Amino acid sequence: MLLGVIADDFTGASDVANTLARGGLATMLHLGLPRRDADAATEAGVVALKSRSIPADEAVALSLQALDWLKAQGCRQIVFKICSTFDSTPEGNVGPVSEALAGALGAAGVPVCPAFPATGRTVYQGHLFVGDRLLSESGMERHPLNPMTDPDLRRWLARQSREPVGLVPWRVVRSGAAAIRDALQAAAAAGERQAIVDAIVDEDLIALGAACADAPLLTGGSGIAQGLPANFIRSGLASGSASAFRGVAGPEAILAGSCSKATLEQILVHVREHPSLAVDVEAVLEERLAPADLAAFVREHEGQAPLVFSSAPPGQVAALQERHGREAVAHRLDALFADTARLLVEGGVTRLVVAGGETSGAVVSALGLDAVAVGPEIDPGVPALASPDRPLALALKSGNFGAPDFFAKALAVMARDA
Ligand SMILES: Nc1ncnc2c1ncn2[C@@H]1O[C@H](COP(=O)(O)OP(=O)(O)OP(=O)(O)O)[C@@H](O)[C@H]1O
Ligand SMILES: O=C(O)[C@@H](O)C(=O)CO
Repeated sequence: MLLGVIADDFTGASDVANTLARGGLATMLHLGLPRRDADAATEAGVVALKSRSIPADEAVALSLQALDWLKAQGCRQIVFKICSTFDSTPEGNVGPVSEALAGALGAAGVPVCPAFPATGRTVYQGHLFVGDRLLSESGMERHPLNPMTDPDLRRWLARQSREPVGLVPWRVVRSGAAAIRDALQAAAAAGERQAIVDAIVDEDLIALGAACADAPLLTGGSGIAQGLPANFIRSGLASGSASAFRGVAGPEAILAGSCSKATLEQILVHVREHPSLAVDVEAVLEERLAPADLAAFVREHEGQAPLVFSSAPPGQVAALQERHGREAVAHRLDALFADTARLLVEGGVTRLVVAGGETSGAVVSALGLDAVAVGPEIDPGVPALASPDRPLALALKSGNFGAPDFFAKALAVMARDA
């Protein structure tokens, strides 16, 4: 294994795995801390953790365990994958984990950049934009777990970090790889353990990747990995051939627990032409609706791309949370989807689309999968995934990713060349 990634959530892990596979590395996505060595053919390994919104010391401990495993697999370079909207609180976890990894690897002047231009996330003068809005006016300032109230990433990261944080401005980035490398070295010499790097377009990220061919650590969104595969292919270390993904045909299901804007629109589009079940959340909480009911609905509509969703608009979600408690509702719904997915796969479903990071984490953990191979991209940031051991394909969609027709498209891409 050449390149190792530690990702702070499951859909984010799938996002960066997509970037590396598209770049030509044979990529495996490890779902949780791996229990055994990677396959010898793997060139890039992504370890998916659920460390974004847990206490910082726990996130550090988990990430250092993932680092040990990746180093034992022979990785020469590590990426710490965070969210493209920099989801974190003043306590962390981006700064604490990034600094701990840098300490363990002896890295300084570590580039930190969440930019992902294909999904509208850009960084200029150290400030993060989502489309044409500053992060703090994008809706992220109301995020339930990680409200992003400050778009100045240098300031936000410095609050979470022990050591000074620098900035490599776009003026330098647009001058190319050599200028970026010099700026990161200067940051390291000035005692800056981490430096925010501006990036507005893909070319900026590719130049950053070229500048970081020998860097032990990079921290960022999936965009930061865009230029890295080429370094390994150019030097002859990686073959540039694709991963072991094989498409899968067969019974299918779509499970959506994400209440994000993009998911709500995808549901609206899908329900027009496909059988769909809107989960009555009150009925779930009162145990009048169970996983077996959801699985039965899917079975009745096999072959017609059935969708089961709990997703609801913000007002409805807030009312439910007020009545029953945020944690209680989320916990019950995550468990509902996890148990439903297990029943579906036991009952023969071989293509499963899941919308939402928490929901995906719950589903994948319930399925007991160790690792999946990364296949073709469905939409920016979301690849088709397939188990190497059994006929099972997955798509794990981050809440805000994907075009309006994502669900039907995902099922088609998963079956490609099956
Ligand atoms: N109708 C609902 N009311 C309240 N909570 C809900 C409802 N439907 C789903 N949830 C919960 O909301 C959470 C949605 O989080 P999830 O991470 O799955 O989606 P997301 O936030 O859109 O995605 P991402 O984290 O990838 O951006 C889950 O824990 C889910 O159980
Ligand atoms: O970077 C992103 O926005 C996603 O990969 C993600 O992390 C979603 O949780």
